[in-house]
Amino acid sequence: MLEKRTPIGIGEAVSKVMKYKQTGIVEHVSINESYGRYLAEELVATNHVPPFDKAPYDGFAIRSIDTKEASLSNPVEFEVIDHIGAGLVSLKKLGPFQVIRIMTGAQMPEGSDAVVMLELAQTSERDGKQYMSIKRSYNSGDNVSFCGEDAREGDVLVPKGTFINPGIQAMLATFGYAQVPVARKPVVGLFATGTELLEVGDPLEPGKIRNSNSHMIMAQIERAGAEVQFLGKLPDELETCYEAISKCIPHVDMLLTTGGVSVGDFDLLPDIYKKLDAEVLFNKVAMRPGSVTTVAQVNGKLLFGLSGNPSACYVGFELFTRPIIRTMLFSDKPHLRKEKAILQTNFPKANPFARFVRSALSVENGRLVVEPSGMDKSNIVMSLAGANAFIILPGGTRGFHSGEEVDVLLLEDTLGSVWPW
Ligand SMILES: Nc1nc2c(c(=O)[nH]1)N[C@H]1C(S)=C(S)[C@@H](COP(=O)(O)OP(=O)(O)OC[C@H]3O[C@@H](n4cnc5c(N)ncnc54)[C@H](O)[C@@H]3O)O[C@H]1N2
Ligand code: MOO
Ligand SMILES: [Mg+2]
Repeated sequence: MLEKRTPIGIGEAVSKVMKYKQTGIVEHVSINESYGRYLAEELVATNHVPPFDKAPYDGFAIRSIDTKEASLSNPVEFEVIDHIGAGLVSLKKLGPFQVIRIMTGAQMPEGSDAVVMLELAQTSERDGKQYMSIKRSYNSGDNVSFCGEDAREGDVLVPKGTFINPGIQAMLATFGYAQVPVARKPVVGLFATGTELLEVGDPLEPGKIRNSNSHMIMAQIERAGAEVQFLGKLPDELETCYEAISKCIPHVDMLLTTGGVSVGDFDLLPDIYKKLDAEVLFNKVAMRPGSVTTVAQVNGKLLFGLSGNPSACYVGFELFTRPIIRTMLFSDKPHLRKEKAILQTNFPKANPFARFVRSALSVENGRLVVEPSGMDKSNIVMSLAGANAFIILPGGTRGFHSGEEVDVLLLEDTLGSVWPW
């Protein structure tokens, strides 16, 4: 008799998976390799930035007190006693009516407290000495970049779990992180199952299709921040699949399979989970696509049985696997980021199950708008290319109309959301 599967809600399914989440492992990589990784520790300022008061302009470092009487009708003259560029420190201390010619980025000399831009100073030379004069007064601190104005030593600047973007690269360098503590990339093993599968380079044959899911999920795994270990494609044969899968489990942080999870005669994953003595957390979720998504665990290690249908496989990964990966990357918001957007199409049919519609999200006149990126069926490949979001149409709703606000999940975001959404 065919086994009867009872669908569980998405919230319950996510919670069951997240019970087996693991925190990440710290590893250190060279800053040259850290772009695109996730910080495993908070980023702390190891010094003030700037580390000294400095000139933000090419000009003259002055004592503002000497400029009080300067005006258009009363230019005040100063002696130029030194000349420094960025990287050099003047050994001289300013006395009354003395200035130092200073370039952008150089440390403010002792006794100076303001900078006059080159354009506002008249320069001259007499008896081998340099002079400059100005026709306005300055306040203490005028045109100075102050020590610590950008960051103070000890400030916690970026939380752990943050995606390292170009700006964070600049911070890491500023604070001397030659080696960066990043989250070790979880290793995700991947098998594609299906006797119908051809290699990408193979010509089509009757009844066969090219294995597109592997390449899709490999990219999803990398986008989520993990490392793929592609273990190959397997024919729908119990012993072959069991042998291959059981052998690989110890060597990966989690194992993904695509295909073979429904109730068909050649859907072998249910038997393989039994043979592995794995606990099936669920094998039916009240959602479309991806209702057959199955997750099992063996000795605490998660086995994601994603559907073979491409759109179902894609959605199952993003909802259930991604948060496990992001948790291992130290994120405290590991789930897809949820936002609101204005629907640009009609969904007249009622939704008995929650639907995750592969969609194109864009900004129009300052508002987020969203529309499906193609056909909304589980077996569809083409709608995935234009998808940067899912529209969520909750189960039990009667239909949605253009102009209504809907929830969307962002696929290309690095911030994420907490659970529940
Ligand atoms: N009697 C029932 N039949 C089906 C049910 C059901 O509840 N009762 N569920 C349907 C739903 S919903 C889905 S989704 C699919 C899920 O099937 P499986 O996850 O078991 O996947 P397969 O049967 O192996 O393949 C389904 C489909 O996808 C193609 N496929 C598989 N692997 C790949 C790949 N690597 N790249 C591209 N395409 C792939 C495969 O050729 C099939 O066409 O079951 C329904 N049936
Ligand atoms: O799992 Mo199926 O994708 O619900 O169509
Ligand atoms: Mg099947």
